[in-house]
Amino acid sequence: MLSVEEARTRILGALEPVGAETVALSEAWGRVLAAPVQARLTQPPADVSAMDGYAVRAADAVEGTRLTLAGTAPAGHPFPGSVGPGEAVRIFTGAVVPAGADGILLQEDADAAGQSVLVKETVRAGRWIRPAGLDFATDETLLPAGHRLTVRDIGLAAAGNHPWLSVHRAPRIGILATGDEISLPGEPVGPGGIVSSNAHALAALVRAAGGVPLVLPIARDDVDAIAEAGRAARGCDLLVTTGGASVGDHDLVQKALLPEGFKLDFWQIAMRPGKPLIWGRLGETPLMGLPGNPVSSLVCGIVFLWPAIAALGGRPNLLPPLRPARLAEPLAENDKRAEYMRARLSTADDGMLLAAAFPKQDSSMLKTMARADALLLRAPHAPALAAGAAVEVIVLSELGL
Ligand SMILES: Nc1nc2c(c(=O)[nH]1)N[C@H]1C(S)=C(S)[C@@H](COP(=O)(O)OP(=O)(O)OC[C@H]3O[C@@H](n4cnc5c(N)ncnc54)[C@H](O)[C@@H]3O)O[C@H]1N2
Ligand code: MOO
Repeated sequence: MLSVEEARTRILGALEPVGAETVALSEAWGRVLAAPVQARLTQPPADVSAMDGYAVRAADAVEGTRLTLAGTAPAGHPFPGSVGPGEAVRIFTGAVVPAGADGILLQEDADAAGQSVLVKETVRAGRWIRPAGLDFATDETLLPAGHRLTVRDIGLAAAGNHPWLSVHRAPRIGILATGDEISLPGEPVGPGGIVSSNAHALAALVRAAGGVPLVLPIARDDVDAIAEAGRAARGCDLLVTTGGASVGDHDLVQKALLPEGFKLDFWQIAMRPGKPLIWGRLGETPLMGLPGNPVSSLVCGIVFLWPAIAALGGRPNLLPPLRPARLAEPLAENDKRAEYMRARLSTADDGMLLAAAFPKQDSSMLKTMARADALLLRAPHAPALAAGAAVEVIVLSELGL
């Protein structure tokens, strides 16, 4: 069986970023840049005042001196003249510093009466002046391609004078839940039935990763129904199935899709939960077949689908980050499959993360998945560990999950 790392390398190696589109800045939050953002102007465009006060020649603005008011410079209305010896120009925050001035006398440090300004605090040259280009200069790269835009980046792109940005189209991820026993939340649940939680959880994960989920109607355990759904999903950038991935007589995903042109790359990996993972291509469309067990489908969603959506969306080789932690409780030795254990996190006195795995790790138990803060990684054949041992975790909130 393939290792998690090999499986992920093969998945990511098969994916190309989707194309670009132009969006208004107001729609760009959370999108991934398809081209770098370069400053279209210099900011600030000239030396400007950082305070309300008086633009002065520092050499003249010595405590106790009286200066003569020569004019006013509000923001957006530069003073046309220059500040001569013994003169001051009234200035406001953000206004261009007039020629001749090299310092700002704070309003609080001055007594103004008519045309006379008494200096109550000596001004230092350069004080309270923001030099031209302090923040950035024309043509400077403000944001690189492949970067997912944060709230802060939107402000920076706007300041760089960009009303539109070129971003990758959000990858369209088809989600197909299969199974005779599953029904939608709110529908009648048949005998021995179960509500389909997988499609909903995966759709939310797709959104968190920056994709657009296209949830297909549930396909029954029937080759024709699954084949039909497969045909309907051809326009997706990636098709995700859940259920029917294992070895049972009713696990039909591969069987149903083979006549539709499905080409398998690999099936089954050394991972728990998530052993029956399927990866291949349905015609042109990459296909990821996730196990039906709800926790297995979500854990595989985190380990494989999340980076796959990142790669499709223009962020190649982005993996869920691993953080160091210490075990809060001992752990038994692991078998031959890498394990991703649901765990609670707390913080030790020294600031280090402490991870405590839930005692029951059955892959049907969604409540522990919802209450987990992290997935605790165990390598294949990892030895038993005492409390305090070093481990690695995926912190779920870091992924927005
Ligand atoms: N003899 C073996 N049996 C199983 C093996 C194996 O290697 N040999 N693998 C086990 C593992 S590990 C997993 S994981 C499961 C995965 O099986 P499938 O992908 O074929 O999933 P199903 O059999 O269709 O369903 C499993 C389980 O999940 C429930 N389910 C299915 N879809 C949904 C959904 N949309 N929402 C919520 N729950 C869902 C389903 O009712 C079953 O309870 O196979 C093991 N068996
Ligand atoms: O891998 Mo299954 O996903 O152990 O439940």
